[in-house]
Amino acid sequence: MDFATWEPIYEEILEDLGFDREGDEEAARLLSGMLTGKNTVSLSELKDVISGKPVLVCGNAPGLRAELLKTDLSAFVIIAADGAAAVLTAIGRVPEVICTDLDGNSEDDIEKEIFDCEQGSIVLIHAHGDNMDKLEKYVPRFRRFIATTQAKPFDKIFNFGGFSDGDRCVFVARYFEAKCIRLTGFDFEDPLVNPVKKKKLKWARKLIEISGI
Ligand SMILES: Nc1ncnc2c1ncn2[C@@H]1O[C@H](COP(=O)(O)OP(=O)(O)OP(=O)(O)O)[C@@H](O)[C@H]1O
Ligand SMILES: Nc1nc2c(c(=O)[nH]1)N=C(CO)CN2
Ligand SMILES: [Mg+2]
Repeated sequence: MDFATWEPIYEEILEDLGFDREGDEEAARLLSGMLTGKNTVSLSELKDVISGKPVLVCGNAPGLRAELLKTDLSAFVIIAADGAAAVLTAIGRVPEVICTDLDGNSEDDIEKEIFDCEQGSIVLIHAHGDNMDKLEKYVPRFRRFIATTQAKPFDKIFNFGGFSDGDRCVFVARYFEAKCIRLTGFDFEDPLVNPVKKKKLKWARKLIEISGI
């Protein structure tokens, strides 16, 4: 999705969730300042991984593990949303791509993402107004990654569309022309989530509908 199409949706999300755009922009500048040229992956490398392939996008709903165990994972390129990467790693599958804002369920989830990056996963690290501490702490430990923002993209800070980790995975799969996209580990009606997460899941559902999969 281009930024002109994304911007009004983004403004509506900020309003609904009470987040501010200046914080997102500051975080994007912080992440941009951490790019060295050596620690970035090119978009063509990411495209080679996704283009023309069947993609399985993994959200981190509680049922993810059970769903994965019933799926022939070898048939897919896997794009994992943040904490979903740890669930995949625990069953022995390193996801090809991870979208993360580095605020999954636990520090251990982030350690698994760093491990997956060492194993060759392409990690898309997302900057927003509420993860600057995580960016400062963990970004230096990722060998190679792609930097993203939900605000206006610039230089090597990209915006492929989407807001939370799960729906951004879907937008990445669409942007890089996956052959088809299947979702697993998404439960938009999960009663166990807190009110903010409930709103994020409402937006995730809406955004995934908009993405046209
Ligand atoms: N029931 C669910 N509980 C949690 N995540 C879900 C659920 N259903 C779908 N997802 C998707 O899985 C993604 C990864 O979830 P996870 O909780 O690991 O990351 P998160 O960083 O805490 O999520 P967020 O930052 O979006 O709150 C979410 O962004 C969401 O889109
Ligand atoms: N400012 C801000 N932006 C976000 C936040 C958040 O908590 N704050 N959480 C997200 C979920 O992945 C995505 N974007
Ligand atoms: Mg997250």
